[in-house]
Amino acid sequence: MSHFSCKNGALYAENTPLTDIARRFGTPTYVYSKAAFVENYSAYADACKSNGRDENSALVCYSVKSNSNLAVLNVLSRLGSGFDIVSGGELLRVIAAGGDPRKVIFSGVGKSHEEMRLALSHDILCFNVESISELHRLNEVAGEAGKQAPISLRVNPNVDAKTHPYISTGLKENKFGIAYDDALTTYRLAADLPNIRVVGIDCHIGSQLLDDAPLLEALDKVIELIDRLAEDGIHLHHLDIGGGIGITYDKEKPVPIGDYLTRLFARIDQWRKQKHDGAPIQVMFEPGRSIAGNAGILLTEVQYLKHAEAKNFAIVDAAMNDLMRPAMYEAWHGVQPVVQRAEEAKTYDIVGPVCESGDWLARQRSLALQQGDLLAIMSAGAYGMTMASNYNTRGRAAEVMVDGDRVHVVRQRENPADLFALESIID
Ligand SMILES: Cc1ncc(COP(=O)(O)O)c(C=O)c1O
Ligand SMILES: N[C@@H](CCCC[NH3+])C(=O)O
Repeated sequence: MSHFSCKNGALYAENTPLTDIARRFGTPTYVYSKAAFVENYSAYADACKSNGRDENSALVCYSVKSNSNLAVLNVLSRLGSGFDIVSGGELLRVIAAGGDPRKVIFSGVGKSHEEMRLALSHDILCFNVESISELHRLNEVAGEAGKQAPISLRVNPNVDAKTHPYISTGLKENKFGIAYDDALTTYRLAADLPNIRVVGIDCHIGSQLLDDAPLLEALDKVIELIDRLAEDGIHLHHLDIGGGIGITYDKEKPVPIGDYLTRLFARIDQWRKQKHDGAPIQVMFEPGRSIAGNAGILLTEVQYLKHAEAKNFAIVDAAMNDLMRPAMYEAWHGVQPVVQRAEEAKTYDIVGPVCESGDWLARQRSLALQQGDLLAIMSAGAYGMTMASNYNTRGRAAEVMVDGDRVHVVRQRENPADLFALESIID
């Protein structure tokens, strides 16, 4: 169910009209629905439960990079979520939001000494190691800290995720993970390192996947590796299949989470029965977009209408620095007027004030508009605010979270002075 819906010609976030939010907090503003976050997380948690899993046998580790606002992390941590992080900064966010570091897994190809030390000091659940050099560094850092670092290797199963090439991560040519064919030798190396404890295996093949077939194909390859490792006496405690399930931006029909998880658990149960006397293995997920994407919109106001020779432009007060996805991937986001107009529609490109031709949010949309109208850029809850920048010395947008008819500011709008506060002039 969408928590952003039209009632009597006006768009609401849960029970709150977006016009009220714009009036109280200004624009551009990211607006999140708490109920949507709860519902989307619960789709995973409920499917784990209905497939006979508890927290010890399945753990949802929300991918913090998709939307890392503290209020979001707090809502999810209160539901029992773990977290997939890619930086020390994200770990500190999880902790500041009340999340449990012992449910944190640390992915990413470039972990620094300092980030490793920080994560070890908080006893995180697992490091997803992406290269042999990282393994050696982690062994060294853990030794200095007097600890053993729990690790998975992120293997690259060379499966085509059939998604946008920029957000595909599981192919040979991608920088992520350890090549499938090198995984066995790398595991043997890891198992021999004194300050490393091999606990699992991880893969993540890409994002915005509509079909679960590539994920199940990756699972089969991971299972094959786990069996080979067991023959070598390396027994894994968990299997992390990554994130990647897509959402509806336009007319896409992603696989329902419950269907995907049911197929995945059935495959795992069958395998464990056949090859491991039914001994359980913990399963982890790293979903981002499927939890956050449709839980947020970007609210913006039309500054000017410009009827140029070739096109009509609606120049709005949000820009590529607020929502980078269209400029970066030519991504499509729905655009809805906050209050419907009866007048005849025209075709517009929705563009921002930034000095780049790539500064557009939507193209060729049929809308009836007037200067001062409010628009909602839909499906902007994931990879929206987290990818925002200060280009053109634009302060980043405010973020609010709606909970029924209550609205909470969960991040204040940045002032220009905030932007240069860390800068200084030389003599
Ligand atoms: C390692 C890793 N895990 C999880 C995710 C989250 O993916 P998604 O938002 O598609 O669920 C990503 C981003 O693609 C990722 O790189
Ligand atoms: N940032 C991307 C997805 C990449 C996910 C991170 N590996 C997006 O907006 O779609």
